[in-house]
Amino acid sequence: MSLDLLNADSLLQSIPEAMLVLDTTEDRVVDWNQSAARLLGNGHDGSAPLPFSHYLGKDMPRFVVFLEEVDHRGASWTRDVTLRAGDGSALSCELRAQPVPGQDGWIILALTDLRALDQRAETAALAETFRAGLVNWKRTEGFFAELERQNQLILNAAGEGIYGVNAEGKTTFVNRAAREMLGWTSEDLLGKDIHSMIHHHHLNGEHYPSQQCPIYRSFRFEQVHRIEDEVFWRKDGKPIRVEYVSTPIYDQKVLVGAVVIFRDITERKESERKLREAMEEVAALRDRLEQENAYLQEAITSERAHHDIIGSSPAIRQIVARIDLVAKTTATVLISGETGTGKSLVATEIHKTSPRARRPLIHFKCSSVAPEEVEAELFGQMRGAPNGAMRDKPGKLELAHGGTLFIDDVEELPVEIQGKLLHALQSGSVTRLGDTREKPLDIRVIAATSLAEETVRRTGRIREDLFLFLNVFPINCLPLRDRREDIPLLAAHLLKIACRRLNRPVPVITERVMQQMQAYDWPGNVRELHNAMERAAIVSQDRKLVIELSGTTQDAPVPGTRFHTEARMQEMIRDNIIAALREAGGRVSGPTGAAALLQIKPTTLYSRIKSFDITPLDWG
Ligand SMILES: Nc1ncnc2c1ncn2[C@@H]1O[C@H](COP(=O)(O)OP(=O)(O)OP(=O)(O)O)[C@@H](O)[C@H]1O
Repeated sequence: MSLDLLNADSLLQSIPEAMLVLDTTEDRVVDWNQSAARLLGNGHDGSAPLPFSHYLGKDMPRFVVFLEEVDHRGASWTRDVTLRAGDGSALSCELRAQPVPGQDGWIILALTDLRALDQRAETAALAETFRAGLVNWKRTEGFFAELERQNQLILNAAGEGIYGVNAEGKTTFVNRAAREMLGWTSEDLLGKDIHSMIHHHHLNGEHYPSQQCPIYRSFRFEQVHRIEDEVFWRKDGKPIRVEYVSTPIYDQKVLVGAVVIFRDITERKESERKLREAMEEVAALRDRLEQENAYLQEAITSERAHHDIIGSSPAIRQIVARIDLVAKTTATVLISGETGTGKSLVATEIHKTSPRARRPLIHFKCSSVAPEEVEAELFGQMRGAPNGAMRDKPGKLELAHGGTLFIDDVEELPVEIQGKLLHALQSGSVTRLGDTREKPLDIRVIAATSLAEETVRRTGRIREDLFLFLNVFPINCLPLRDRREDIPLLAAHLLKIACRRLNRPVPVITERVMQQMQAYDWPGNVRELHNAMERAAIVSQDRKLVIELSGTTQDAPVPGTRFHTEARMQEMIRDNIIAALREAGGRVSGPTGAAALLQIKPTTLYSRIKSFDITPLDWG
């Protein structure tokens, strides 16, 4: 028995669960193991057990019920009995019991501390969670490692320099391109204040405080900064010109730093600088060329001025001097002189040597335009205007905008149109017939009249206000008979031009012919001399100049016939009108006009000019 018990006791001690052998009839703990002693005996091993009722306290009745159940069933368990530890504290336990065979009233009782059981369950759950978490975490860690590896590959493959800084301005990564461009290694830069390493000075040597640095501002003020031209400093102390974008970066909506993507633009800036220098050089050369050109133009122009206006008389020299004087200004010029004395030539020379030379010179010969058409010709017209115009057409005033308007034979202008013209010139604007919109005008005006000032005032052919407006700078062209000394030069010059045009040898002007010419009065002035030389170039044989100072050759009928065909007659009428217009310098009306030469009414001549479609190109 004792051996059995001893064996039983050692067995009992080896069980980790709290176990007791109770003699229920004696309320005695026969034996307990160390776990039970620890649980019930206030945690002290080796203390002697108390009567079991002591551990039951108020729950004795429940324990009795439990014992009955054990007795009845042969084994049972309960969690309804609360035990008391040696120090009086309540113990929540599960009790399991079964009778000890052969020992009446003895039971073997196992106690499971439910609190400890709960704690173990919790620990187990935690361990489970932890184990699961660890697996997840490992997976996540792998994911991030892979991501970073891939990012590193991408970052290192990028051609742009890329580096990251944390919120303290310390470098967190630098890609390959950045390392190569800057010459710094990752070890040099990682964890260091990058501004003080690569961005500390401006190119001009000025210190660059970090608080002004746009990269720092990116993560301090959450701004994206794009900078076109700054410098980063290489490890070897050399600057590289860079453009960069600095972007704040966030982790879970928290600003953690900035990423900077930059490009080396040193070469581009150098090329730009070279290009700029080249452009400046080109611009300087162009300016110089323009100046030289202007100078040469001026030289050529003045040469030409002296070249085109032939004559050595004081009158001609004075005209040239006055042209030089007035050309540079915008003053209105009134040129007077008989027909053919060179008024148009003077007007052309003034325009050619004026600052407006590159803009048009519009020649409006009042005596060549039918009075009823003058207004539309001068001011322009809109389609369907009162005169039944078929299309919009700018007037001569508009065409001369920016340039010069030469109003030739101004005395031939109808008086009411003179008023309208004066208004347009004074107001600096023009309105087309049939239109309401005014167009601004910037024109220089040169006018010409074949009337002397005294005749103008006496006859009133030019309104006084218009005359005053035009007569700012008068130039008078003397008739050829009052400067006969110019005849030899002019005759030689005009003959040479005519022969060149007709491709004929230049005939010699004999002393006798020259005397004849100088004695002649030249009522048609230089134009008449010009026409005489043209004819002489045609008729002169044997290289001796033959001159016909009046009259023209008549067209003979076809030999063998006493009449002309209708077509030939029409041709002859047309040629005759052209010849008269040439003789009259294009003037139709007036005492020296072609109508007077042909002894027909100007209105008849106007309508014939129209029907024969004669233009200044025909007689010019
Ligand atoms: N001094 C001159 N030197 C060279 N040619 C001249 C000179 N004067 C006039 N001419 C020439 O004589 C011709 C008539 O000159 P221009 O047409 O200028 O005279 P105008 O006074 O305007 O005549 P009109 O009053 O009839 O219109 C032109 O061919 C012109 O080149």
